[in-house]
Amino acid sequence: MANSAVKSVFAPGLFKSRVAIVTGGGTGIGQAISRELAHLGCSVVIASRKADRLAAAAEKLAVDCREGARVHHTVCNIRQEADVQRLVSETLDKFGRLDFLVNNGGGQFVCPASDMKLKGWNAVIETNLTGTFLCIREAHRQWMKRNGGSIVNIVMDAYKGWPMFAHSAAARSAVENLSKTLAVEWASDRIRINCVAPGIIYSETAVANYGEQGREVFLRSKARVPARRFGHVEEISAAVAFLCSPAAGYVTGQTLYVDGAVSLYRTQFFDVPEFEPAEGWYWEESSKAKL
Ligand SMILES: CCCCCCCCC/C=C/C(=O)SCCNC(=O)CCNC(=O)[C@H](O)C(C)(C)COP(=O)(O)OP(=O)(O)OC[C@H]1O[C@@H](n2cnc3c(N)ncnc32)[C@H](O)[C@@H]1OP(=O)(O)O
Ligand SMILES: NC(=O)C1=CN([C@@H]2O[C@H](COP(=O)(O)OP(=O)(O)OC[C@H]3O[C@@H](n4cnc5c(N)ncnc54)[C@H](OP(=O)(O)O)[C@@H]3O)[C@@H](O)[C@H]2O)C=CC1
Repeated sequence: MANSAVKSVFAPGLFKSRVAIVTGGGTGIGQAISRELAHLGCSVVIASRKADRLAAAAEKLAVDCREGARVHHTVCNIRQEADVQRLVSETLDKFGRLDFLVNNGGGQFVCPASDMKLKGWNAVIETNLTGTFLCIREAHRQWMKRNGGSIVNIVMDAYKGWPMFAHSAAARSAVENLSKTLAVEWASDRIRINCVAPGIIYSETAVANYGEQGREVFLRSKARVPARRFGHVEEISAAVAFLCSPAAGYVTGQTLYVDGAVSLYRTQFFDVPEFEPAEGWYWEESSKAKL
């Protein structure tokens, strides 16, 4: 068996005998999260729409498993309620428990808001918001209500909005708000729920999602990141591992930005075009801005 390349800063066996679902666990950020959890002893169920990618990732993940961890992969479109119900029941049948739910599956396309078709808007809202809700609800109904657990939602840097990503920014902000609500509503069920907001994280699949412009857009955006580099998928998985760990036992309802400070800097990718500004409101000519 080949050696695992996973290096974690967390203690070996930290998640021994634990079980996680990671949606979108076959690619990019989700794959790194799955690998680090497995490396720390957690059995992992990876779930998304494309069976071939899942199978390849599961094979790779098997190499990363430590401390008795096992991997299972299953096709699930998180937009489909029945798929999500089956994902959770299959996890329980297979591994007998569910400690962590990582809602990582999601995405969007670049589009000015006024050009967006309803179908495209709905696709992104149903994936990022409704799909996340369905996974959370099923995890709660089928296991966490009685047994507690930790939920981590991967969102995005929507702090200042995100021009050209109106659908996704709205959905991710809604997920953050949902997380705050459930942190309180389900505190007595011993469930913690937090979000991780990645900045611009490099992965082959993330770049490929934006087609021919993907590479160029990623490269152009680097100058707008105070850290002057892209994030690595491992920097997101470490944040997720922390939030799942007992060390985060008092952290709930929060969003951890892992973004090289981009959320505090300039709005990514978008410059306001030149235009004739509005007159504005003033009482008399003398107070009108002269500069
Ligand atoms: C400037 C900022 C740079 C920013 C670039 C840099 C970004 C850095 C930060 C990175 C953030 C990331 O999240 S990177 C991770 C990216 N990964 C992903 O997004 C993977 C998952 N994404 C997807 O599966 C898709 O994008 C998603 C739309 C969500 C679901 O697609 P589906 O095919 O399943 O959806 P369907 O139900 O078939 O509906 C598709 C409809 O969506 C609309 N649609 C889909 N693609 C479209 C497109 N390119 N332009 C217009 N409209 C589109 C059309 O109306 C489609 O219908 P028709 O009209 O009938 O065709
Ligand atoms: N990379 C970045 O810079 C950033 C990423 N994010 C978010 O992080 C998450 C991971 O992205 P990243 O790894 O970069 O990109 P990827 O494109 O590699 O990951 C997206 C994953 O989501 C899965 N997915 C998409 N739609 C569904 C669905 N309906 N049901 C189940 N699974 C689905 C995909 O699998 P499949 O196609 O098989 O369904 C894929 O594995 C996404 O939510 C993304 O939007 C947020 C901010 C920045």
